Amino acid sequence: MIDCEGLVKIYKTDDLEVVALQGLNLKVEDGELMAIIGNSGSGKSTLLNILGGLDRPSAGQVRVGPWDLLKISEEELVQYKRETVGFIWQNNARNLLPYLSALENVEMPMMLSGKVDRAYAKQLLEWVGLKERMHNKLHQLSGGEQQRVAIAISLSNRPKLLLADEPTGSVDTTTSDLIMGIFRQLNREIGITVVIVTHDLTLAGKVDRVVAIRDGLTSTEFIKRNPNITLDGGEAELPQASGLQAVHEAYVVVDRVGRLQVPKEYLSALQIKDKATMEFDGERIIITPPKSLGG
Ligand SMILES: Nc1ncnc2c1ncn2[C@@H]1O[C@H](COP(=O)(O)OP(=O)(O)OP(=O)(O)O)[C@@H](O)[C@H]1O
Repeated sequence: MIDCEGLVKIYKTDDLEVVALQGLNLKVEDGELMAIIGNSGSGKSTLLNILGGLDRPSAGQVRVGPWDLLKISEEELVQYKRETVGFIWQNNARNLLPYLSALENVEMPMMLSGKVDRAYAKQLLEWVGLKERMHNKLHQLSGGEQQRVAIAISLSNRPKLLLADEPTGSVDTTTSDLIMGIFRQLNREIGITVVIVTHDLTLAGKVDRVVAIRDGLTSTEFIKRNPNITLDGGEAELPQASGLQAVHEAYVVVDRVGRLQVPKEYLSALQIKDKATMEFDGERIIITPPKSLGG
């Protein structure tokens, strides 16, 4: 579904250049439910905005299904956004219309694209658990319920890819579990590919694969050891301290030409700056600080 290779994004502001993505590689399979984590400023939103067609890449390859997002024309980009992606932000609910009902809010974007499908709008609200509340005005719903209306809206164009940027950032744990449950159900039942950007390791721990971004590059991949274990709401929570390692195996990402990113804390612990020695003992590759040349 998604194939990024050597993806670069440079923001130019006046005489300053910020390299937000510096040759990022990422593959996401059709029908996958996965998360992207990373510190603030690591490039997560930049990546999601490019995948959502809201921002243009500077260089590299980025494909979503049949679309080449580097070469895509403006007209095709409009079509791509309309047909392929659904977007959910942390504060999506802010864009909803308070004086309309939940159902009318879901029908609104359908109306704008010229095709209102009331049965589907109702089905969407049922999927997000708001069957009984669909005729309530938006201001009569709680923040978490409004966020669920926003999820229903993001699916109104029947997207193949759902991009969620901190979707549970402003809701409580119960609602967060509920939203994660909705993503999983949608993923299983309609096969939609879901990519979630989050700071929340508990949330990330509930998907099969997590990709960590560091300084605009994919650095570590976490793959669930036993994909049959699902951590739905209500089941044991992941211990925050052990983070993803509790259920996931961590792998360092090696790119096509053999480069990998060594965590800064490892380098500083060994006082490795611009050079290191590397040995292969037949089983392991060992990186050590350079031996003093002074003799
Ligand atoms: N429109 C912009 N103009 C200039 N620089 C930008 C712009 N958007 C993002 N950046 C810079 O690009 C880098 C990556 O930002 P991005 O928002 O993608 O990070 P993030 O991982 O999503 O962070 P957060 O978790 O805080 O949202 C940062 O250094 C940021 O300052």
